[in-house]
Amino acid sequence: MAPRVLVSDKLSTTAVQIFKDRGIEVDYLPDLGKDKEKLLEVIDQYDGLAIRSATKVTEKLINAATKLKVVGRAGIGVDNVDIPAASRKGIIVMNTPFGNSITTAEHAVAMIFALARQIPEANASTHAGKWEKNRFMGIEITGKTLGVIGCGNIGSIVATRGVGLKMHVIAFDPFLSDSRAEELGVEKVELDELFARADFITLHTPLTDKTRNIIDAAAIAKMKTGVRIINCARGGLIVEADLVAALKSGKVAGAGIDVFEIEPAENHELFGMENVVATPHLGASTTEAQENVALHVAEQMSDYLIKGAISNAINMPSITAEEAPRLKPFVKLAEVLGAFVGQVTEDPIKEVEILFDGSTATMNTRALISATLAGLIRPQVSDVNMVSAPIMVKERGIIVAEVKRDKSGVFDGYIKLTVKTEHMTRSIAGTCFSDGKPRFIQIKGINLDAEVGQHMLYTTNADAPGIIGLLGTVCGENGVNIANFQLGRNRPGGDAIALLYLDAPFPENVLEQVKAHKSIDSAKRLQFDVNAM
Ligand SMILES: NC(=O)C1=CN([C@@H]2O[C@H](COP(=O)(O)OP(=O)(O)OC[C@H]3O[C@@H](n4cnc5c(N)ncnc54)[C@H](O)[C@@H]3O)[C@@H](O)[C@H]2O)C=CC1
Ligand SMILES: O=C(O)C(=O)COP(=O)(O)O
Repeated sequence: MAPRVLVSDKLSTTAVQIFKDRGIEVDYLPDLGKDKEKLLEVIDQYDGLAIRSATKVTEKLINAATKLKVVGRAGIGVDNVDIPAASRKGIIVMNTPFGNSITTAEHAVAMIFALARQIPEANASTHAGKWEKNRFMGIEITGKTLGVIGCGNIGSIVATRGVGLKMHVIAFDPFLSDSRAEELGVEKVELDELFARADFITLHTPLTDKTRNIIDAAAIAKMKTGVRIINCARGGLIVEADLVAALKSGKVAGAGIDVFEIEPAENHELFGMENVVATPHLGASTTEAQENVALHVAEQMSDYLIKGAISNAINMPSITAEEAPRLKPFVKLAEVLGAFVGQVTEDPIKEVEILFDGSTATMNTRALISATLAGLIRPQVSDVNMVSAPIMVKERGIIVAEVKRDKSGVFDGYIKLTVKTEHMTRSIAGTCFSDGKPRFIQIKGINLDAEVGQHMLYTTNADAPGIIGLLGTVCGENGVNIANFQLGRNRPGGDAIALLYLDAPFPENVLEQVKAHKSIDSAKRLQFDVNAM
């Protein structure tokens, strides 16, 4: 059945056309995002949800979205999506990180001019038939200091535009490298220094717990009297009441505000203040940007729903359409290794190490780690996938380490999973042959070459005569055909293992009989999801 996508915010119809061209059923209901109750009623019908900032993807909505696989944000900020809730449900959240950045940067620059020359006020006054030439005295931008908080995609475009306007640009961003600052022509400073020196301050960080209220009364107190503040990033970065007070006192000479703590903003305290230029979250609203984000989001969502390719996901490593087919068998291998250990380990897992040897070390190991973790914890939490597994593992306090190394053995590459619990360490290694099927090549340090089947029996035992006879007889007596029988041992007469690939589940009621045998240490029925292999 064709995947079904809901577009619940206003998006260019380019997106609708792309979905249709890709064979995806699409409902374009641009006002639905604002109607929480109605959205909640219909969301269970959709595999994909394409949104802008009006639709709030809350935990409640996510829990009602039983089929949902992907949320696509046609834009940048994803603070309207409950990402942890989406991740827990295995839903990918993707955005379009570049489509509207120039446009938004231009809006911030427009705010600089609007504030410097009071263009909106002067415009209203002139339209009203007043000729208030003496009322509007502006300031020159050339030579002023522009303070950019958050120098990522948008901030850095604003910074270079500022340089072009002959401003002195200073920037605060904990992730801005010296070389990048130099390349942009900006001076990297600490936040307090930026507050103290800037004539214009423009915000370009995402809204996070760290950035919320980054401009409050205390921050404003550190600024120059007569500073102008621009926020085209997110409401919530500025404590609005503190800004209002500072505008009233004259400490802040002007504010250009595109985004508000609560949107849509109505009857706001900032409204009507003559030194405030306000726009209704228009930062991304140009024809060009809206075409870009619509095209990007529809292509990304279609690629995921149809080909399993992942790009610009917030909660999942990217997998390109080209690498998806090559990666797929190794994703399965990683899941199967995880599933083996997950099924045989009863103690709580404390640490996980995933070793990528040879060719596997050059692959998308983040995706492979996610797959391993999904397999590992699926015996405990059935509803888990590559998106939700890392977050669930983290919530359980399990430490995950990745090791990569050059080819070290006969295989082109393999993956080895080692898991530690309070009492023991367990490891398994596997690879994929040219048939694309996963193989176990080492368990407990013992080499073997075992195909993976849906139903398996795994025993650890003493290397003593009679094991093949015992397991063969029990299977035969219970009508279970053995497709493949693998044995391995560390040394003659030492520790041994047996791994049986069966055509039907090993009967539970005879498991005790197997365990009772004097040479058997443990016996475990295993199941693997081979349908996807
Ligand atoms: N008004 C509008 O319509 C639009 C608003 N936006 C907003 O702009 C924000 C920024 O977008 P991009 O530049 O594309 O994101 P980005 O991720 O490229 O850049 C954000 C920068 O903020 C920095 N940052 C993070 N925490 C910081 C902190 N505590 N102090 C200083 N810097 C910090 C990061 O290091 C990063 O360089 C988005 O998150 C979104 O909320 C984006 C598009 C349109
Ligand atoms: O891309 C962003 O982060 C924006 O804020 C743009 O919001 P919008 O899509 O115009 O509702």
